[in-house]
Amino acid sequence: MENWQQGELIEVEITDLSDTGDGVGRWQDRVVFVPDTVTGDRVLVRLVHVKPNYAYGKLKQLLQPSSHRIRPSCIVADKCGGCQWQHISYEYQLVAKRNQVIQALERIGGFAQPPVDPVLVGGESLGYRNKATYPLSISHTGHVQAGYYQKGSHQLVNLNQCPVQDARFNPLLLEVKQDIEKRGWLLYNEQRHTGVIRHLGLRIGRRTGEILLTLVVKDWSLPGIKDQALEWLKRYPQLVGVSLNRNGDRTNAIFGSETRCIAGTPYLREQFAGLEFHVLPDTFFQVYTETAEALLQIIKSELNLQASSVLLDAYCGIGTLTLPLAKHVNQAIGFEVQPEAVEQAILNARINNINNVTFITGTVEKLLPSMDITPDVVLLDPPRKGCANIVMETLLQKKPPRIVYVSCKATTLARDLKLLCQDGVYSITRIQPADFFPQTAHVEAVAFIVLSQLYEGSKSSKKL
Ligand SMILES: C[S@@+](CC[C@H](N)C(=O)[O-])C[C@H]1O[C@@H](n2cnc3c(N)ncnc32)[C@H](O)[C@@H]1O
Repeated sequence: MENWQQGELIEVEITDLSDTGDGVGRWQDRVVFVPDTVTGDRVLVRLVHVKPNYAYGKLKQLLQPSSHRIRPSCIVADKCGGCQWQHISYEYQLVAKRNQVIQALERIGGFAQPPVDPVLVGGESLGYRNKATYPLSISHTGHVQAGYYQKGSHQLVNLNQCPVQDARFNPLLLEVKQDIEKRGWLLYNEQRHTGVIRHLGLRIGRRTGEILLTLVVKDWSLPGIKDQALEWLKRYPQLVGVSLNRNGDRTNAIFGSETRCIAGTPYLREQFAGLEFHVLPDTFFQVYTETAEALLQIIKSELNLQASSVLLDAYCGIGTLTLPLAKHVNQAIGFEVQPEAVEQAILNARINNINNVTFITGTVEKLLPSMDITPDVVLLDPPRKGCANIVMETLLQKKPPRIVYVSCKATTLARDLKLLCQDGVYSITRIQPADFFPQTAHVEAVAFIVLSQLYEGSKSSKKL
């Protein structure tokens, strides 16, 4: 077809949203993905990346806007790669996120009519993020910039405030850039692997207001950092600690493995689910505190835990879910690969006088098969890639009566649920999507899974 080539202009009606957030349309039986559009838009598109059956296009003109379109709250929404959905009404974002989960379960998991609830929202759709990590660069006028990369590039969009971040970061974001400039500290250049400062990290306890400031550096050579850190602590009463994290590798990963507290405390305090948590600059903590808490409430009421139960929280982080749930069971066990997170989880248990929890450092892949008991409830909260095969196989062999799978990627959740539900060993009772990342295409979902009654008798014995 003559128009199906790079650079051509075509007219498309957007009929869906992809799981990466692009609008999806059809042109003569071929699929076209168009960023910055939404279901219901009619658009003129320039084809930029063309394959025989599908293409990526760039929005050239909005011919007929969808009723789901809104004016973005962010003035750089059209450039910044941080959010994909600022132009979509929040109401429709939630509809699209639920559809994303349903479609993944149907297409990848093979589940017909999966029981997916409306998306859970814990609070506002703006100003919700408790953590920001901004890359830094020098502008063409020689000023230090911090922000997010432009869509599809490594060009920075400079920000002095970001509408999805907690607004208490704003004064620091502007002034810390100026201080870095005044000190003459060198910024990291990723092409040449030269310079020092790679990222500016800010983290806040939403309930306590305590803020941590972290500079991710290639090496420790920041002359005057101690004086500057003390000055920042004096200037910002909410700032409780300034740290350096060293990442000397050529990598896209933000944090390296070594963190040094320069002034103040190495952690911030946060109230979560009625407990006090100490949170470090680089350990995992859900970025939307209120939604995480609302989801925990649902997990708690759905599980209706028994005082005699044993709970395994695989992928437990600093114990954010383990510790509130531990109060309702006989024994809780947490597996976590990051030693700093385990240290912090143990400390968090101590701070809250929770004595029935054991945190173990290691991978779930190694620790789960060597467990000599079968927990009554297994909580899985893996990274986006989901659980390794060995984890699924071990669960199918041990047959814990209940599994709760907290997922940050619907496609890997669907893949893993398919394995657990094959041959009817497990079945899904409920899927609760939750919005931890408003204004973006990301969606979390929790699946509640029970062992089929047919297999209850054949459950692997306590001693394996
Ligand atoms: C999505 S986070 C969940 C943390 C915790 N459940 C929470 O809500 O705060 C996943 C955690 O799993 C850990 N992790 C990643 N791969 C792992 C593995 N193979 N074995 C054990 N832990 C792992 C990460 O370090 C991270 O803390």
